Amino acid sequence: MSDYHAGFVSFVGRPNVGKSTLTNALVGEKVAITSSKPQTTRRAIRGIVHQRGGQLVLVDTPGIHRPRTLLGERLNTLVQSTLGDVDVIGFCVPADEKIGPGDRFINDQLDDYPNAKKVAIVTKIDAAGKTQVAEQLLAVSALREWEAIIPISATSRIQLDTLTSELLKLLPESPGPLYPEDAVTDEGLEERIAEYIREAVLEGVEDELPHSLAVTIDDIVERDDKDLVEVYANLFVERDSQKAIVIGKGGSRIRDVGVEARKPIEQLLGRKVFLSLRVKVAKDWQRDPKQLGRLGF
Ligand SMILES: Nc1nc2c(ncn2[C@@H]2O[C@H](COP(=O)(O)OP(=O)(O)OP(=O)(O)O)[C@@H](O)[C@H]2O)c(=O)[nH]1
Repeated sequence: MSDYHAGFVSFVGRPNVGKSTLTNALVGEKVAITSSKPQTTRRAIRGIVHQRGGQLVLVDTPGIHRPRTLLGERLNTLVQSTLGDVDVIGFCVPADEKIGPGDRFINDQLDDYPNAKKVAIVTKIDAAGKTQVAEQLLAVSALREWEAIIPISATSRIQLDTLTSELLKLLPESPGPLYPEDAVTDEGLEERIAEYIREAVLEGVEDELPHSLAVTIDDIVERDDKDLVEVYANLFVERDSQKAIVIGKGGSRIRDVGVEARKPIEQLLGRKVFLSLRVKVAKDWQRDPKQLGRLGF
Protein backbone atom coordinates (compact mmCIF):
# COMPACT_ATOMS: atom_id res chain seq x y z
CA MET A 1 0.00 0.00 0.00
CA SER A 2 1.87 3.09 -1.15
CA ASP A 3 1.05 6.64 -0.17
CA TYR A 4 -0.72 5.61 3.02
CA HIS A 5 -0.02 7.89 5.97
CA ALA A 6 -0.64 7.17 9.62
CA GLY A 7 0.47 8.65 12.90
CA PHE A 8 -0.24 10.62 16.04
CA VAL A 9 -1.62 14.11 16.32
CA SER A 10 -2.16 16.16 19.44
CA PHE A 11 -4.16 19.35 19.78
CA VAL A 12 -2.82 21.83 22.31
CA GLY A 13 -4.05 25.23 23.39
CA ARG A 14 -5.46 27.17 26.27
CA PRO A 15 -8.40 25.68 28.16
CA ASN A 16 -11.73 26.13 26.41
CA VAL A 17 -10.38 26.79 22.91
CA GLY A 18 -12.32 23.80 21.55
CA LYS A 19 -9.82 20.92 21.48
CA SER A 20 -12.23 18.28 22.76
CA THR A 21 -15.05 19.44 20.50
CA LEU A 22 -12.70 19.28 17.53
CA THR A 23 -11.53 15.78 18.47
CA ASN A 24 -15.14 14.60 18.66
CA ALA A 25 -16.09 16.29 15.40
CA LEU A 26 -13.20 14.64 13.56
CA VAL A 27 -13.78 11.22 15.01
CA GLY A 28 -17.55 11.43 14.67
CA GLU A 29 -18.26 9.77 17.95
CA LYS A 30 -18.24 11.07 21.45
CA VAL A 31 -14.79 10.19 22.78
CA ALA A 32 -13.46 13.23 24.60
CA ILE A 33 -15.54 15.08 27.13
CA THR A 34 -16.41 18.69 26.41
CA SER A 35 -17.65 21.23 28.83
CA SER A 36 -18.03 24.97 29.00
CA LYS A 37 -15.72 24.88 32.01
CA PRO A 38 -11.98 25.07 31.44
CA GLN A 39 -9.60 22.21 32.14
CA THR A 40 -11.97 19.33 32.20
CA THR A 41 -9.84 17.13 29.99
CA ARG A 42 -7.59 15.05 32.13
CA ARG A 43 -6.11 12.10 30.38
CA ALA A 44 -4.65 11.33 27.01
CA ILE A 45 -7.66 10.05 25.15
CA ARG A 46 -7.18 8.82 21.65
CA GLY A 47 -9.70 9.27 18.97
CA ILE A 48 -9.02 7.56 15.66
CA VAL A 49 -9.96 9.02 12.28
CA HIS A 50 -10.04 6.47 9.46
CA GLN A 51 -9.63 7.69 5.88
CA ARG A 52 -8.90 5.90 2.63
CA GLY A 53 -5.46 7.49 2.46
CA GLY A 54 -4.50 7.04 6.07
CA GLN A 55 -5.23 7.11 9.74
CA LEU A 56 -5.04 9.95 12.25
CA VAL A 57 -4.66 8.95 15.85
CA LEU A 58 -5.69 11.91 17.99
CA VAL A 59 -4.10 12.22 21.38
CA ASP A 60 -6.10 14.59 23.52
CA THR A 61 -3.96 16.16 26.25
CA PRO A 62 -5.10 18.03 29.36
CA GLY A 63 -3.58 21.27 28.08
CA ILE A 64 -0.33 22.87 29.13
CA HIS A 65 -0.65 25.03 32.21
CA ARG A 66 1.44 26.20 35.10
CA PRO A 67 1.27 23.55 37.82
CA ARG A 68 -0.20 24.52 41.18
CA THR A 69 -0.97 21.20 42.77
CA LEU A 70 0.51 17.75 42.56
CA LEU A 71 -2.27 16.86 40.15
CA GLY A 72 -1.21 19.84 38.02
CA GLU A 73 2.36 18.56 37.97
CA ARG A 74 1.30 15.08 36.97
CA LEU A 75 -0.85 16.50 34.22
CA ASN A 76 2.08 18.47 32.89
CA THR A 77 4.28 15.39 32.94
CA LEU A 78 1.56 13.60 31.02
CA VAL A 79 1.48 16.40 28.47
CA GLN A 80 5.24 16.29 28.04
CA SER A 81 5.39 12.56 27.57
CA THR A 82 2.50 12.75 25.12
CA LEU A 83 3.88 15.59 23.03
CA GLY A 84 7.35 14.06 22.92
CA ASP A 85 5.75 11.21 21.05
CA VAL A 86 3.48 12.72 18.42
CA ASP A 87 4.09 13.38 14.74
CA VAL A 88 2.04 16.56 14.49
CA ILE A 89 1.04 19.16 17.06
CA GLY A 90 -2.04 21.23 16.26
CA PHE A 91 -1.87 24.52 18.14
CA CYS A 92 -5.44 25.77 18.64
CA VAL A 93 -6.42 29.41 19.10
CA PRO A 94 -10.00 30.62 18.96
CA ALA A 95 -10.93 33.12 16.24
CA ASP A 96 -13.00 35.19 18.62
CA GLU A 97 -10.35 36.04 21.23
CA LYS A 98 -7.12 37.98 20.80
CA ILE A 99 -3.88 36.06 21.25
CA GLY A 100 -2.76 36.54 24.84
CA PRO A 101 0.01 35.51 27.27
CA GLY A 102 -1.57 32.06 27.74
CA ASP A 103 -1.36 31.33 24.02
CA ARG A 104 2.20 32.64 23.84
CA PHE A 105 3.24 30.53 26.83
CA ILE A 106 2.04 27.39 25.09
CA ASN A 107 3.49 28.40 21.74
CA ASP A 108 6.89 28.87 23.42
CA GLN A 109 6.65 25.40 24.96
CA LEU A 110 6.31 23.89 21.50
CA ASP A 111 10.02 24.61 20.89
CA ASP A 112 10.69 21.67 23.23
CA TYR A 113 9.28 19.28 20.63
CA PRO A 114 11.46 19.78 17.55
CA ASN A 115 10.49 16.42 16.04
CA ALA A 116 6.81 17.22 15.78
CA LYS A 117 5.49 19.15 12.80
CA LYS A 118 3.48 22.15 13.88
CA VAL A 119 0.16 23.30 12.49
CA ALA A 120 -1.91 26.24 13.67
CA ILE A 121 -5.67 25.76 13.91
CA VAL A 122 -7.88 28.81 14.27
CA THR A 123 -11.02 27.44 15.94
CA LYS A 124 -14.60 28.72 16.33
CA ILE A 125 -14.62 30.77 13.12
CA ASP A 126 -18.42 30.59 13.21
CA ALA A 127 -18.25 32.84 16.26
CA ALA A 128 -16.19 35.57 14.57
CA GLY A 129 -16.59 37.93 11.65
CA LYS A 130 -14.58 37.62 8.42
CA THR A 131 -12.23 40.48 9.33
CA GLN A 132 -11.67 39.07 12.78
CA VAL A 133 -10.77 35.67 11.32
CA ALA A 134 -8.40 37.26 8.82
CA GLU A 135 -6.69 39.26 11.56
CA GLN A 136 -6.35 36.18 13.71
CA LEU A 137 -4.76 34.20 10.84
CA LEU A 138 -2.25 37.01 10.45
CA ALA A 139 -1.52 37.17 14.18
CA VAL A 140 -1.02 33.40 14.34
CA SER A 141 1.32 33.41 11.36
CA ALA A 142 3.57 35.84 13.24
CA LEU A 143 4.07 33.36 16.12
CA ARG A 144 6.30 30.90 14.26
CA GLU A 145 6.86 29.07 10.98
CA TRP A 146 3.87 26.70 10.66
CA GLU A 147 3.46 23.80 8.23
CA ALA A 148 -0.08 25.09 7.71
CA ILE A 149 -2.58 27.49 9.24
CA ILE A 150 -6.14 26.23 9.03
CA PRO A 151 -9.31 28.06 10.08
CA ILE A 152 -12.11 25.73 11.20
CA SER A 153 -15.36 25.45 13.10
CA ALA A 154 -15.99 22.17 14.88
CA THR A 155 -19.59 22.93 15.80
CA SER A 156 -20.55 24.20 12.32
CA ARG A 157 -18.33 21.58 10.67
CA ILE A 158 -16.47 24.09 8.51
CA GLN A 159 -13.19 22.98 6.89
CA LEU A 160 -12.91 19.77 8.90
CA ASP A 161 -12.14 17.74 5.78
CA THR A 162 -9.43 20.22 4.84
CA LEU A 163 -7.94 19.90 8.29
CA THR A 164 -8.02 16.10 8.15
CA SER A 165 -6.31 15.94 4.77
CA GLU A 166 -3.70 18.54 5.74
CA LEU A 167 -2.89 16.58 8.88
CA LEU A 168 -2.74 13.28 6.98
CA LYS A 169 -0.22 14.73 4.52
CA LEU A 170 2.09 15.60 7.40
CA LEU A 171 2.04 12.13 8.92
CA PRO A 172 4.72 9.58 8.11
CA GLU A 173 4.12 6.98 5.43
CA SER A 174 2.92 3.74 6.88
CA PRO A 175 2.48 0.24 5.44
CA GLY A 176 -1.06 0.23 6.82
CA PRO A 177 -3.34 1.37 9.63
CA LEU A 178 -1.97 1.51 13.17
CA TYR A 179 -5.32 0.50 14.66
CA PRO A 180 -8.12 -1.75 13.40
CA GLU A 181 -10.53 0.02 11.04
CA ASP A 182 -13.48 -0.21 13.41
CA ALA A 183 -11.71 1.30 16.41
CA VAL A 184 -12.60 4.85 17.45
CA THR A 185 -10.54 4.97 20.61
CA ASP A 186 -8.19 2.67 22.49
CA GLU A 187 -9.55 3.83 25.80
CA GLY A 188 -11.18 1.19 27.91
CA LEU A 189 -14.90 0.94 28.43
CA GLU A 190 -14.58 1.82 32.10
CA GLU A 191 -12.61 4.98 31.38
CA ARG A 192 -15.15 6.15 28.84
CA ILE A 193 -18.03 5.51 31.21
CA ALA A 194 -16.22 7.36 34.00
CA GLU A 195 -15.65 10.32 31.67
CA TYR A 196 -19.35 10.45 30.75
CA ILE A 197 -20.25 10.57 34.42
CA ARG A 198 -17.68 13.29 35.11
CA GLU A 199 -19.10 15.31 32.27
CA ALA A 200 -22.64 14.98 33.61
CA VAL A 201 -21.56 16.06 37.09
CA LEU A 202 -19.69 19.10 35.74
CA GLU A 203 -22.67 20.31 33.74
CA GLY A 204 -24.10 23.26 35.63
CA VAL A 205 -21.71 23.50 38.58
CA GLU A 206 -19.38 26.32 39.59
CA ASP A 207 -15.72 26.58 38.60
CA GLU A 208 -14.25 25.13 41.73
CA LEU A 209 -15.44 21.59 41.28
CA PRO A 210 -13.76 20.41 38.03
CA HIS A 211 -10.34 19.85 39.60
CA SER A 212 -11.76 18.28 42.69
CA LEU A 213 -13.74 15.56 41.01
CA ALA A 214 -12.61 12.04 40.18
CA VAL A 215 -14.78 9.15 39.04
CA THR A 216 -13.95 5.49 39.46
CA ILE A 217 -15.93 2.48 38.29
CA ASP A 218 -16.32 -0.25 40.89
CA ASP A 219 -18.14 -2.77 38.83
CA ILE A 220 -19.99 -3.38 35.58
CA VAL A 221 -22.44 -6.25 35.85
CA GLU A 222 -24.31 -7.78 32.95
CA ARG A 223 -27.62 -9.14 34.17
CA ASP A 224 -28.70 -12.40 32.56
CA ASP A 225 -32.26 -12.23 33.86
CA LYS A 226 -32.96 -8.76 32.41
CA ASP A 227 -31.74 -6.86 29.37
CA LEU A 228 -29.76 -4.62 31.67
CA VAL A 229 -26.23 -3.63 32.60
CA GLU A 230 -25.53 -2.41 36.11
CA VAL A 231 -22.80 0.19 36.51
CA TYR A 232 -21.48 1.01 39.97
CA ALA A 233 -19.50 4.23 40.14
CA ASN A 234 -17.90 6.37 42.84
CA LEU A 235 -17.60 10.13 42.65
CA PHE A 236 -14.75 11.44 44.74
CA VAL A 237 -14.70 15.05 45.87
CA GLU A 238 -12.30 16.75 48.24
CA ARG A 239 -14.56 18.34 50.79
CA ASP A 240 -17.91 17.78 52.53
CA SER A 241 -19.20 21.05 51.08
CA GLN A 242 -18.54 19.72 47.58
CA LYS A 243 -20.28 16.48 48.40
CA ALA A 244 -23.36 18.50 49.33
CA ILE A 245 -23.18 20.40 46.02
CA VAL A 246 -22.93 17.23 43.98
CA ILE A 247 -25.78 15.51 45.79
CA GLY A 248 -28.06 18.57 45.83
CA LYS A 249 -31.16 19.20 47.89
CA GLY A 250 -32.72 15.89 48.85
CA GLY A 251 -30.55 14.16 46.24
CA SER A 252 -32.04 16.14 43.35
CA ARG A 253 -28.77 16.96 41.57
CA ILE A 254 -27.29 13.50 41.72
CA ARG A 255 -30.55 12.10 40.33
CA ASP A 256 -30.32 14.47 37.37
CA VAL A 257 -26.67 13.53 36.89
CA GLY A 258 -27.69 9.89 36.79
CA VAL A 259 -30.32 10.55 34.14
CA GLU A 260 -27.90 12.60 31.99
CA ALA A 261 -24.96 10.22 32.33
CA ARG A 262 -27.08 7.19 31.52
CA LYS A 263 -27.88 8.40 28.00
CA PRO A 264 -24.37 8.22 26.49
CA ILE A 265 -23.55 5.10 28.52
CA GLU A 266 -26.61 3.32 27.15
CA GLN A 267 -25.64 4.41 23.66
CA LEU A 268 -22.10 3.11 24.19
CA LEU A 269 -23.20 -0.24 25.59
CA GLY A 270 -26.28 -0.64 23.42
CA ARG A 271 -28.18 -1.81 26.48
CA LYS A 272 -30.39 -0.36 29.19
CA VAL A 273 -28.28 0.73 32.12
CA PHE A 274 -28.86 0.84 35.83
CA LEU A 275 -26.43 3.42 37.21
CA SER A 276 -25.46 3.57 40.86
CA LEU A 277 -23.57 6.72 41.86
CA ARG A 278 -21.99 7.03 45.29
CA VAL A 279 -20.45 10.32 46.34
CA LYS A 280 -17.44 10.07 48.63
CA VAL A 281 -15.04 12.53 50.16
CA ALA A 282 -11.32 11.86 49.71
CA LYS A 283 -9.73 14.78 51.56
CA ASP A 284 -7.27 16.77 49.44
CA TRP A 285 -6.75 13.90 47.01
CA GLN A 286 -5.04 16.18 44.49
CA ARG A 287 -2.10 16.70 46.83
CA ASP A 288 -1.78 13.16 48.08
CA PRO A 289 0.35 10.81 45.97
CA LYS A 290 -1.24 7.68 47.42
CA GLN A 291 -4.76 8.80 46.68
CA LEU A 292 -3.77 10.07 43.23
CA GLY A 293 -2.48 6.61 42.45
CA ARG A 294 -5.66 4.99 43.69
CA LEU A 295 -7.80 7.30 41.56
CA GLY A 296 -5.81 6.39 38.48
CA PHE A 297 -3.39 9.31 38.01
N1 LIG B 1 -19.05 28.66 18.50
C1 LIG B 1 -18.25 27.60 18.68
N2 LIG B 1 -18.04 27.12 19.91
C2 LIG B 1 -17.23 26.05 20.06
C3 LIG B 1 -16.61 25.44 18.95
N3 LIG B 1 -15.84 24.42 19.41
C4 LIG B 1 -16.00 24.40 20.75
N4 LIG B 1 -16.83 25.37 21.16
C5 LIG B 1 -17.28 25.64 22.54
O1 LIG B 1 -16.19 26.04 23.34
C6 LIG B 1 -16.27 25.48 24.66
C7 LIG B 1 -15.04 24.70 25.00
O2 LIG B 1 -14.91 23.58 24.15
P1 LIG B 1 -13.99 22.31 24.54
O3 LIG B 1 -13.93 21.47 23.33
O4 LIG B 1 -14.45 21.70 25.81
O5 LIG B 1 -12.61 23.02 24.80
P2 LIG B 1 -11.20 22.37 25.23
O6 LIG B 1 -10.16 23.18 24.58
O7 LIG B 1 -11.22 20.92 24.98
O8 LIG B 1 -11.22 22.67 26.78
P3 LIG B 1 -10.42 21.90 27.98
O9 LIG B 1 -10.95 20.51 28.02
O10 LIG B 1 -10.87 22.69 29.17
O11 LIG B 1 -8.97 22.01 27.71
C8 LIG B 1 -17.55 24.64 24.65
O12 LIG B 1 -18.58 25.41 25.23
C9 LIG B 1 -17.79 24.39 23.18
O13 LIG B 1 -19.16 24.20 22.89
C10 LIG B 1 -16.86 25.97 17.62
O14 LIG B 1 -16.38 25.49 16.59
N5 LIG B 1 -17.69 27.05 17.57
